[in-house]
Amino acid sequence: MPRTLHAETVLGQSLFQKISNCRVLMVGAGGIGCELLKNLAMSGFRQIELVDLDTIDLSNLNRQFLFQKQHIMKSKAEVARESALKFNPNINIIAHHANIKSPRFNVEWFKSFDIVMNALDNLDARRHVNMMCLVANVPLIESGTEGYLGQVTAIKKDETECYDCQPKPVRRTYPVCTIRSTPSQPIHCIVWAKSYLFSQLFGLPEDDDDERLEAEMTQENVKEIENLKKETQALKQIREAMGTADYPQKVFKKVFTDDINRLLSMEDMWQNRKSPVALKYEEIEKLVTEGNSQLNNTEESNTLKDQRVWSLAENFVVFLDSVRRLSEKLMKEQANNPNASLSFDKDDPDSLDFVTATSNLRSIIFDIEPKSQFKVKEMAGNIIPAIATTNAIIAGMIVMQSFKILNEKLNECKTIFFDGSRRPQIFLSESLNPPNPECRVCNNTHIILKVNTKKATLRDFLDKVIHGRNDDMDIGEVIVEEGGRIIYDVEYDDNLDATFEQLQITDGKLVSVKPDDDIDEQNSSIFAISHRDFETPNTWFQVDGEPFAARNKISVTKSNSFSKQKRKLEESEVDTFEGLSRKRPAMNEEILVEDDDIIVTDSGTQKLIVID
Ligand SMILES: Nc1ncnc2c1ncn2[C@@H]1O[C@H](COP(=O)(O)OP(=O)(O)OP(=O)(O)O)[C@@H](O)[C@H]1O
Ligand SMILES: [Zn+2]
Repeated sequence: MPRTLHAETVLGQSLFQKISNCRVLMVGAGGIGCELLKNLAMSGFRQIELVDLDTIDLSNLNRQFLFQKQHIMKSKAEVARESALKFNPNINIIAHHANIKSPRFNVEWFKSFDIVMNALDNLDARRHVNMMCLVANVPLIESGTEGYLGQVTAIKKDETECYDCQPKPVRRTYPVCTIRSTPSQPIHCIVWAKSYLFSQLFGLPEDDDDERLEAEMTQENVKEIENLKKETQALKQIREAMGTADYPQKVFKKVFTDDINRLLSMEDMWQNRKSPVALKYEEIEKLVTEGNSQLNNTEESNTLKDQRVWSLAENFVVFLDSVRRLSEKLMKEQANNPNASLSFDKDDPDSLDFVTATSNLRSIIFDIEPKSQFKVKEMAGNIIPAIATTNAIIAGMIVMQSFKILNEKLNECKTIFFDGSRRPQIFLSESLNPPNPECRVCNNTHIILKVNTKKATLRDFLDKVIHGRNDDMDIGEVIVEEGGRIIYDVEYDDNLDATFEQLQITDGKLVSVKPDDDIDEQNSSIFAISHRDFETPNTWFQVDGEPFAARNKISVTKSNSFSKQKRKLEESEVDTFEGLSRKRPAMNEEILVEDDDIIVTDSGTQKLIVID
């Protein structure tokens, strides 16, 4: 009995045939990807390409079931392929151990697929695939999970919202004065330890804290900001003692005694708040010599050390020791490279010891509950435990959506929100929305530019492709950009005689051209570069599309068969993860800290400053 008989019977001959002929691209072979590849192999897909840049880690094995212990350090894409072929050896899977952003995955390669499925974990790669699918005009199924929460949606050029149609969430922010002077929650102390003290002691020396502080200045906090600047300067001087025996002690006394006493002298600050209590080095040292630290107790397993909250004496010992270890590490690196610096890594034991002990000592000063190292790791590393079942359910949903697309019933696709913790209603769905007329990504004109990148210059491109068109539309001055760099604008014409190749605009790259007067950035043309050695002499370009077509549109509002009415959500239901808008109940604040960088903002000025 053929393996696919069951799927064939359930899906019917017609759909099963479409599935067999469908060329599918899967991006990401992690938590969702492993489940998805198994589903594809079992439901009759026969032509699958998959891309993943990573290798298998021990921590993947609890949920990425295509991988086993003997596969650690091997390519995820290749091992996923081998394991999936065991489910169904009669299919064709091509695995690429590579970054999907690599130029070899150009628009023409994307065009060769009938459907693209994302199983990614980051905004940048998702945005890239979204853009490539828009340019190639291939339907994309987007997905994401976070703990018990999951989401799937379908994207099709000109018919639905694209990945970038809805604004992406900004990361959680904290006012600088809360972090530096008046913390009231464990996370404030963790952010201070990880993003401020760690980088001041071990980060780049030129890392300019003053600039950030100035950006946060308001009439009310002028004095405090000036004080904080002085505080940072004094710390910089202490840093010069790095490597000496009493360096850890000097740092301790500076940040846990002197700076706290300085804060205490600002009496106004503590009128309506509990005032901090400075730590006294000698007193705690005495506690340690009296044996108040369990940390050297060899009978206690590492796991227990991780999970219980350390005493004051224990945090003290770990603080001093981790400053010493990190200093040694930095100085060793600086011996080879004077510009070397360290950055916080939750998986580095020295960094994690430092952040745990530092944040706990600060918590004790401000009468905030200290946390175990396990919890600090979770909060500092923004870790939300992945749940295998959520990934499996979402991977199933992706395949269900693909059936609708293959049956040419895109209008039956939905955005599906899954919340495994909200029983009994674990699924919510919403009709797909039409493209957002304000979206800067999908409202652009997408064009494939076949070009002899070795011969054609930027001047040729501007003369022939941008200005030399026969549509009576003078586009005027333009700005040309590639990968975030400006290649040309009216005041920067140095590159005019350089070839595409010299400008590193090669096969697979995306070039954006926008009219100089286009303040809203809604009329850009995105050119996907495809190198060609044309046979006809002096032919260097072939343009597949009409540049600036969006300019000619009378109305940007598109009509289609999708519902334009979004169900209005309760405020507490709306939240976001990795850029997908979603509904869910309000979550614990600690979990909401997003991304490794913490942004500090002054709510009064709305300026955002990354202080990581
Ligand atoms: N630009 C990219 N190109 C190719 N693959 C990518 C790219 N960005 C991310 N990925 C892959 O997407 C997958 C996402 O899977 P998942 O979210 O389960 O992450 P993970 O790294 O396996 O797990 P965790 O982050 O929890 O350790 C990963 O395997 C990752 O390598
Ligand atoms: Zn869009």
